[in-house]
Amino acid sequence: MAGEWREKADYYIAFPDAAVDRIVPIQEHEDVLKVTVEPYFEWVIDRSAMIEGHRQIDGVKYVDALEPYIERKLFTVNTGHCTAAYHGYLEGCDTIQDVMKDSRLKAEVLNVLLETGSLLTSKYHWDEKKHRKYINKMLLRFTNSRLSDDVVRVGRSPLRKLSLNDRLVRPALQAHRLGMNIPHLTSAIAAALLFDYDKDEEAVFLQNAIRKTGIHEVITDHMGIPHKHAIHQQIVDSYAALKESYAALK
Ligand SMILES: NC(=O)C1=CN([C@@H]2O[C@H](COP(=O)(O)OP(=O)(O)OC[C@H]3O[C@@H](n4cnc5c(N)ncnc54)[C@H](O)[C@@H]3O)[C@@H](O)[C@H]2O)C=CC1
Ligand SMILES: O=P(O)(O)OC[C@H]1O[C@](O)(CO)[C@@H](O)[C@@H]1O
Repeated sequence: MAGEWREKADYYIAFPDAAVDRIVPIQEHEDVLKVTVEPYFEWVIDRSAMIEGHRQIDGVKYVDALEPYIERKLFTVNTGHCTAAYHGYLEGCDTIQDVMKDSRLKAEVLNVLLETGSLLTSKYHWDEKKHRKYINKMLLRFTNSRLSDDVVRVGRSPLRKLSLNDRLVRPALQAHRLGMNIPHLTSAIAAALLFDYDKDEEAVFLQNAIRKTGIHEVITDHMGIPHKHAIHQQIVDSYAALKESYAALK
């Protein structure tokens, strides 16, 4: 961009980081512009990167520190949602709403969120009761029977979801570093490693990698958790247990 345009762009345009939270399932309507969404939404923007004197957008929360909002959302909404998807997939559920109707699976999701909740409340010194209310609200969103959300959509791209900085491994490593036990998070990671949906390119790649190089290599190379790290073996054990218990269903 040259000259006058560049100056205008510098004056009028900014690219602040933001956290966006609203569940949008795959849908087909006659009117292609129609989108059905849940009533809940959260849009948080890093104020420091906004242009001075900017117009406030209704419904946006402007904050000085975005990281706690990002981690609250990523470790609760995203971690919980994909836990429901991966365990639900193994159990043969089609939708997240079906998963949440199964009391054992719902408890698994809650237990994961209690683990990430302990991490978040201890890391950011948040009020535990208030965070528990947030967890309950997120569980209600997954249960919303007016939306139908496929487990294979929510579980899509397992390699990305299993990467070091994403919703599963990042809270697991942080919680472990703080000395917390995380059996449900490691079980969710193991369930993700068993996601073998053949229409998802990353799931196909992941399953091929496990077949070719073995589970240890995948955890080391794709997830960045070295062999000697304590949670590496926990994931392997959980993977073996889940694989065995679901073998009969395959
Ligand atoms: N669906 C949801 O509930 C939420 C989604 N998001 C984020 O919003 C983004 C979009 O999500 P969805 O609409 O659910 O995904 P989607 O898979 O339904 O739509 C993505 C669209 O992007 C197109 N696309 C992919 N790569 C492209 C490329 N290189 N150039 C141009 N177009 C490309 C695809 O063809 C597809 O039409 C993702 O980053 C997702 O993480 C965030 C919050 C909620
Ligand atoms: O699955 P992706 O591609 O990470 O997209 C963001 C995800 O965040 C959610 O809003 C909550 O988990 C999902 O609806 C959506 O799938």
